Amino acid sequence: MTAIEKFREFWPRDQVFDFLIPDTPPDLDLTHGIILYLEGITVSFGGFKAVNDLNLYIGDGELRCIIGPNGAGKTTIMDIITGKTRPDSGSAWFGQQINLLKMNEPEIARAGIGRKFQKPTVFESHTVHDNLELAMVGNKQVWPTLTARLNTAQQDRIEAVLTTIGLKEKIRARAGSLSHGQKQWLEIGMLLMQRPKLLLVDEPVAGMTQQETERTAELLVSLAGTHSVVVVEHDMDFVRSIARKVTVLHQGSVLAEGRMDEVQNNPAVIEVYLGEAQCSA
Ligand SMILES: Nc1ncnc2c1ncn2[C@@H]1O[C@H](COP(=O)(O)OP(=O)(O)OP(=O)(O)O)[C@@H](O)[C@H]1O
Repeated sequence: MTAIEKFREFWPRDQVFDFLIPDTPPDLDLTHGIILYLEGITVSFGGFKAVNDLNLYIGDGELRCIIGPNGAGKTTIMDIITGKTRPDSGSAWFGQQINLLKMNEPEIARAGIGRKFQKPTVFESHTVHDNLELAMVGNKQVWPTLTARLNTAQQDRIEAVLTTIGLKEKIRARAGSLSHGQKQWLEIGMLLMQRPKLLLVDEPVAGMTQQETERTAELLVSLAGTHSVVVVEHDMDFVRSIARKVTVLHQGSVLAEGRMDEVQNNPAVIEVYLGEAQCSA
């Protein structure tokens, strides 16, 4: 009997070595048409429940707006989805198979969840093209990529994203020279370079001109279908212009959910949020 045969006899047949288990998550399984499941999520900060037994389901290809008064828990929910904050209880699944609560932030990003924060963070001294290139999947070593030649598929990808975000004319412009709105679109483009399936977008139109706001609405609507998009926004006119379904949060829970005209006429929503938001809009 060889040494390896002796070893096989000794080692249980159902034993799997850790190093043989792939560290990549399973493929995104959307067989039930739901891309994100948050169930029974509770998060406390020093005894205060910022998120309280929250249930939220986002459909594949959906564009969902989340609204609610300051402190309702909107940012905390985004933090849970992206792995920045761990809930005290509950479950968070990306499709049927990917358990977000077992993954860290980079793993969640690689699995296909992209987050756009309120403030744009582009590389100001680089061109629009180079910002998109730097964001491309696989470019782990940032600086050498700028001197390397891109293959045709990579160049086509950059062109396609430039068309989507409406910055084709600005390809050689320095990102620092762009308007606030254009920087926001560039950053959305940088997320798109990583081919996310779910995009989380935090207050995209804050500080934008009316024209930029309208263009942003068109952009986000165009991304839905091929992506699922969750937008947190206080600007009610903007939400009205893009939302198919709106979730209203209050004190860390879902207060109401439905079409904008439905939630707009919901007395509880008017009392805790919309009355105040409509007055200030
Ligand atoms: N790290 C933290 N430590 C303590 N309290 C926190 C922390 N993060 C959030 N909170 C509290 O949790 C509650 C929910 O905050 P969160 O930022 O999620 O609300 P929000 O709906 O995003 O508000 P806004 O619209 O003002 O951004 C708030 O009362 C906030 O003060």
